[in-house]
Amino acid sequence: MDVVTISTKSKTYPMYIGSGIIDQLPQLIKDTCKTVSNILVISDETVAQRYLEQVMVLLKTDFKNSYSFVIPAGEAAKSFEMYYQCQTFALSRGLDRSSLILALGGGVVGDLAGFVAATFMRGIPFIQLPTTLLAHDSAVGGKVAINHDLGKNMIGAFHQPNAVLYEIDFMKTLPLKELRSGFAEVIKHGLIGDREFYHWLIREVKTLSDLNKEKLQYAVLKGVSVKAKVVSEDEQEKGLRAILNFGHTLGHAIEAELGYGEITHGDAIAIGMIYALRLSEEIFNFDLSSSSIAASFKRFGFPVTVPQELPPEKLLQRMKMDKKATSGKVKMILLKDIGKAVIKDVDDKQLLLLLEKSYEKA
Ligand SMILES: NC(=O)c1ccc[n+]([C@@H]2O[C@H](COP(=O)([O-])OP(=O)(O)OC[C@H]3O[C@@H](n4cnc5c(N)ncnc54)[C@H](O)[C@@H]3O)[C@@H](O)[C@H]2O)c1
Ligand SMILES: O=C(O)C(=O)C[C@@H](O)[C@H](O)[C@H](O)COP(=O)(O)O
Ligand SMILES: [Zn+2]
Repeated sequence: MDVVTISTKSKTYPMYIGSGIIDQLPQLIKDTCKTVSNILVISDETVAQRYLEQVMVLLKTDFKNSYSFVIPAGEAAKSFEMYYQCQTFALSRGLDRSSLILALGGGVVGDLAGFVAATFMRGIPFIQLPTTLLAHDSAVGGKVAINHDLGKNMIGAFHQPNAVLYEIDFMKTLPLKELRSGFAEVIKHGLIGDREFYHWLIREVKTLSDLNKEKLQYAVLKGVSVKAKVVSEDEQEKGLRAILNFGHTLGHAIEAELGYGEITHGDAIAIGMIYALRLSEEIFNFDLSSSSIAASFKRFGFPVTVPQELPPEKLLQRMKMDKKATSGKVKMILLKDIGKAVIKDVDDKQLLLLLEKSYEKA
């Protein structure tokens, strides 16, 4: 088992990563939460079908007042409607300020349940139980949110979990498409903050099926380590933390413009990362091998060009509403080298020109 300590201004908490560790959940709750009056497990229907009973059985002995609420699977559930339903369930079951929420699922469950926890009676503790590869990213760092039609994660908070318990065995049932989505964030962590790890990925993971249990655990550990370092320096994205948004300015615009759930988060940011790499080459007059990186993305099955049906002007409009933008001025995360990300204001004209070229086959 690997243990990563996440230290932020507001909270320091442990993340346990390993195979066959879910049984440690009751002890982890006792170790990281004070008095727990009752527990609400929030999960989605696909994850619940596979793992909810196992979790509820684990809670039965020590936490008699444990309830579960199951949301539909998929991005569309990060909505006002589901948020309201979770809050209503919590209130109707008598949750109080000593209650605990467990988020059992991927990034959708984690973001939604975390936002419910952040706002229920002005904030109660929660623990992340990630079940997707992508959630190595979403379960750490305390960004919790729901979507708005006008933009991804627009309504949210910073609310750190009390702990993260990452049961690697849960990923056995993850569909390939979802593994790929999570792998995009793994690659992102290498590209922005750990050159050696990025090269390890390229060397050791030729196809997604190379991600056996050991490599998966190593990739999660290295990815999380990059994120933990950034978040410990800048919990609330006053500056540095924005580098974790590499690929997201365009990626989020694509997700929102296509309609939430039409493309996975990872596929969308893969397109966004290739775009940001090309922009970096243009702006810094540097060769970052964006073409060979795009070719390797394609081998994993990632899309690398913008979907034809999305007009560039609409995407630019969405990018101007990105949370990093100030007065409509777009801030992009660019690379000066592999492993070295920077934050830069970029003119609309340059963004649009490159967008127009991003529909071509890469
Ligand atoms: N808060 C953050 O810092 C942060 C970071 C990255 C991404 N995100 C957010 O995370 C979300 C994406 O997360 P995701 O990719 O985990 O999506 P997800 O939670 O929708 O999970 C993807 C799909 O896989 C299914 N699934 C989950 N675990 C499974 C398992 N073990 N076996 C079989 N099926 C399983 C789910 O039911 C769902 O259909 C996006 O909303 C994104 O914005 C947040
Ligand atoms: O933790 C962060 O900070 C990130 O930017 C991680 C991203 O991978 C993640 O998708 C996050 O939800 C994006 O945040 P947002 O502030 O751009 O909505
Ligand atoms: Zn992301």
